[in-house]
Amino acid sequence: MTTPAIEISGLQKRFGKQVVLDGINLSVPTGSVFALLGPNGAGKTTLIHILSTLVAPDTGSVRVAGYDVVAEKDGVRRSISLTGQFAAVDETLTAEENLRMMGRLQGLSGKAARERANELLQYFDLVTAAHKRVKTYSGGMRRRLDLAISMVVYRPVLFLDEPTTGLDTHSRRALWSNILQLAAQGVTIFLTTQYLEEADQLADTIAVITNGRIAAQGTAEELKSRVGNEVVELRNEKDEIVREIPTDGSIHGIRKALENLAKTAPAGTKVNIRRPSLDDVFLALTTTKMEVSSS
Ligand SMILES: Nc1ncnc2c1ncn2[C@@H]1O[C@H](COP(=O)(O)OP(=O)(O)OP(=O)(O)O)[C@@H](O)[C@H]1O
Repeated sequence: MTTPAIEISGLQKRFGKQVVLDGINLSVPTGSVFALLGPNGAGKTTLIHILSTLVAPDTGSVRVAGYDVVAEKDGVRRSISLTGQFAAVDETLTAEENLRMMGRLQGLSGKAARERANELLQYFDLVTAAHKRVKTYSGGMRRRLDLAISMVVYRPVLFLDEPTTGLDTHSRRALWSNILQLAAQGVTIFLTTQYLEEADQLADTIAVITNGRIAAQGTAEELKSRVGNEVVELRNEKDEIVREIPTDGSIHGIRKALENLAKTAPAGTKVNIRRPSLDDVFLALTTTKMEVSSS
């Protein structure tokens, strides 16, 4: 069996009196895409910072690419790339110059850095803008460049902290396709996101973190099945969703939900029956709006 790319056991982290990570256990197989979802302040960035050796854990064992994040920091750093919410590029340079500079900083010869820059410009669809200053780029182009910079030297594990925050749908999808291509090449990808569709589209495994604990973990389908089957959705006269009731998907279950509602719902209430989404999972785990079945 190959060693998991990321292995976390019993991880705890406090800032002062605040417990930010409270007994995290996770294992991410090599070459897979793992998405960490959670509300603001849940501890996602702190976890990425621990995995990338920027912050030390208090207790527990954390290994990345087989290296311990405390005792073998250099091994971890040689194995990872970290792309943050804010692109770490020099705006006054062009994309080609940024990539070449990063290659040189990481020890490539001038010729090798130039060749790698050209490969990445093609790969990330930045050839036509290669010689324009980055400050003239759109958000999507900057994110693609950020991702390209993180791949100048091959690293087996890539951390993406909210990689598509603020991007329009088109740019987001373009970046998803790049991320999936990197995964297909065997790169392990650990990403945090606020977009549930992003996790649904990209991730082999999703974990939901709340209050520093992993509240649920599994494939998108596994998580969806935990909130039941068909959801009965009630809309008011303004077509706003006023209630969502998970059911077991059977005729009996749905009829029972509808019978109960028929007695109490105001006139004009409309009903829609739909499959659960990842949003339902997220809401169920992070609020009390829907109940998660314990199975
Ligand atoms: N260096 C620090 N010192 C003190 N408290 C911190 C520090 N870093 C993070 N925190 C606190 O830890 C908690 C978790 O923060 P973290 O940034 O990890 O959450 P997050 O899930 O990434 O949230 P967001 O989605 O808002 O970025 C927050 O309450 C935050 O204020």
